[in-house]
Amino acid sequence: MRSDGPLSVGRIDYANAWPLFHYATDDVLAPHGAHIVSRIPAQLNRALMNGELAMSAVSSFAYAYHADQYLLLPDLSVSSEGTVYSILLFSKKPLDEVRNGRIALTNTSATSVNLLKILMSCYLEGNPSYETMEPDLDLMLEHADAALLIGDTAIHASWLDKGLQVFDLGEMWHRFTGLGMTYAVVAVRKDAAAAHHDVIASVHRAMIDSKHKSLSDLSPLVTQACKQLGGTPDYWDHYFRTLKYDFGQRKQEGLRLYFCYAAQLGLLEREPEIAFFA
Ligand SMILES: C=C(O[C@@H]1C=C(C(=O)O)C=C[C@H]1O)C(=O)O
Repeated sequence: MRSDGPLSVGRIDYANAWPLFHYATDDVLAPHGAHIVSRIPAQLNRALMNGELAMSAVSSFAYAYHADQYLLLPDLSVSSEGTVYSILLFSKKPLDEVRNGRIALTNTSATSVNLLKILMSCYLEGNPSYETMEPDLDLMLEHADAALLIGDTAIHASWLDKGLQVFDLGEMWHRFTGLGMTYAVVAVRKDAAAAHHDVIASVHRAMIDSKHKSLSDLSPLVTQACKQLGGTPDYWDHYFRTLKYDFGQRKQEGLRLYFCYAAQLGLLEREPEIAFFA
């Protein structure tokens, strides 16, 4: 990890994480000694691991994989209690056939690809084959019966009429477990937490403020989403209201169960502790 210069903070470059960062910008963070690096989840997961970033919004699965080296920032997540609208399996066939068919997985995700594997094995009792690919729906469906997309790419694909069946993984997980699902958390490297405690505490406060301010008036985010990503104000208003950004007991319960299934299937070596930055 670099010890000179401002601390690098990873920001998920998808609308689902906007409320956590909309008001935690470079202008706000610079006086505290931090700056923002925007990337897609798989890239942030790697950059936090190799120390290029001191802290980052990352896939909750990536936290679990390296939990011995990370701490979580309290009260921050990207979660849903059911439908999520942006983690979608697009299928040419009914689920009953896909569960033993071929599935293409986006290479941008860590949580959702493993969530799909859990749902396919434990909920649908299937055993499909998987291939990881660039998130290009047409190309994916040339190779497979169904394709998993996440984030803005999934949203854009959901607006097209390609005659596909669309399955929402947040909704499937909720049907299976009765619980919510946490897709992203904000993790800090333990070495950074020890060396830069005050900077990290300031970034945490800025992100909590951003979350509250964003959720108390969604209109600036909705306007920006329409401009940048297309769609209607109603769509985005509903999207941001559906996602949950806290990380209370119920969210932790859902995530623990996800980790438990991931360990059972050998996707994780062991179930990690959920440990917080204080
Ligand atoms: C809600 C979403 O969750 C995202 C899913 C992730 C993953 O699958 O690894 C990582 C970060 C989250 O922001 C989404 O993709 O729309």
